[in-house]
Amino acid sequence: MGRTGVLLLNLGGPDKLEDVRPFLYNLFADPEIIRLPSPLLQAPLAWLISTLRAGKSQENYKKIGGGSPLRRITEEQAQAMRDRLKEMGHDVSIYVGMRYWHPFTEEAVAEIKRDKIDKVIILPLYPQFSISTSGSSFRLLEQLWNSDPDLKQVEYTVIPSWYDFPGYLQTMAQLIGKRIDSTEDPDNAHVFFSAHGVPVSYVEEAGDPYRDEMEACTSAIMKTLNRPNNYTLAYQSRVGPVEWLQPYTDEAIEDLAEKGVAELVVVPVSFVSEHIETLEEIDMEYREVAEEAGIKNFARVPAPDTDPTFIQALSDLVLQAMDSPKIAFGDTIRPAENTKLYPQEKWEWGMTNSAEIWNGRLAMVGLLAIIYEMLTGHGLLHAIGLLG
Ligand SMILES: C=CC1=C(C)c2cc3[nH]c(cc4nc(cc5[nH]c(cc1n2)c(C)c5CCC(=O)O)C(CCC(=O)O)=C4C)c(C)c3C=C
Ligand SMILES: [Fe+2]
Repeated sequence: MGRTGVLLLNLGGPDKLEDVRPFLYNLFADPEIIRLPSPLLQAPLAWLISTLRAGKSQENYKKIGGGSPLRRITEEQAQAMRDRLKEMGHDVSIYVGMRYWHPFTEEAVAEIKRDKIDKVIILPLYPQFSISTSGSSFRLLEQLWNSDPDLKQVEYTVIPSWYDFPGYLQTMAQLIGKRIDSTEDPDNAHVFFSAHGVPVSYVEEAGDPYRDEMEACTSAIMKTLNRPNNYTLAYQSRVGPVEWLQPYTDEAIEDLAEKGVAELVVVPVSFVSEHIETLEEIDMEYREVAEEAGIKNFARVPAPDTDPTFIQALSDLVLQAMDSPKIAFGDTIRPAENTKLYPQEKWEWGMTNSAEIWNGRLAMVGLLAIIYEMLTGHGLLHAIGLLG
């Protein structure tokens, strides 16, 4: 019998403060994260945004201990699944592939080849599908599979999303139930789901099912919880000037406080591990918003991490996929817009990277051109309709 492997996908996070800028560069260089009319603009813009954002982002990582815990927790989840699957009679190898930092997806795929795995179950650690998360990783994997004759021999199947999987709903209901029981007035505590947002255009123009899956997911969690509590779904972590999914978390907290809600049970719903957006954004920034708005109790529900019910759910998902018809990368949702994924040069500290120098120069030339045109009202960008 051939060897089976499981590839867990996640976003990745900087392990230490020096990693923050190259991590941000890799993230913003992804056309599934920032959608631009031309691939030529992507690298200079990624350089510019990562350079401008790195300082503030580093401050936030400093507050949670100087780096992201995402790699450690994802590796613990992989180990726990390996053990659980073994107890259930399945000896499978588990690999972790991150999109924007170590261990990169490319490194995980190289290990899969080295270990001569015959079949891979690809499981994104995002319960809900978004073009910007699971979709981006699937596109990268598709590119790797299509360009490597050895990989073409490796069978695979994809689990596109699992927001309605009973074991996951059970996990979330248990974690929320425990937190509700710790409040002063359990029946009147308001369950507040805070999901990572995406730009509205992803959902309304590119066909991203993220909002639909998120709404169905929170409603199914509340059904599984089977308690009388009211609930709200809001979106956090907005980046840049475009409109993102609403309501925004900070505004929704203030609205509830105005309506007299005293206790919030806050659920980070798009994440299955603790990371900067739970530990800093929710626990520090939104807690402060809530306190200033008059909320008496801000009770945060922990992310599932290695909760045994959750590890059982992930293991069951893998077993179910092993016995189900293949789902190929091309069967998953594609953006309506015709964006192409082109090779991205990963940037790391200590690397002699001529791309960095060139992207910096291009970004500077671009900025100067924009400033010149805004001052004079003339130039190339006006001529091609990008300004004016
Ligand atoms: C479901 C989860 C996520 C979605 C959807 C998502 C979309 C998305 N994110 C950005 C920009 C940033 N994301 C950052 C970090 C980050 N994001 C997620 C999850 C989702 N992102 C995770 C798990 C992490 C890693 C956190 C860690 O612990 O390191 C960051 C960096 C942090 C910061 O500087 O704020 C940025 C930037 C966009 C633009 C986007 C959709 C288009
Ligand atoms: Fe993000």
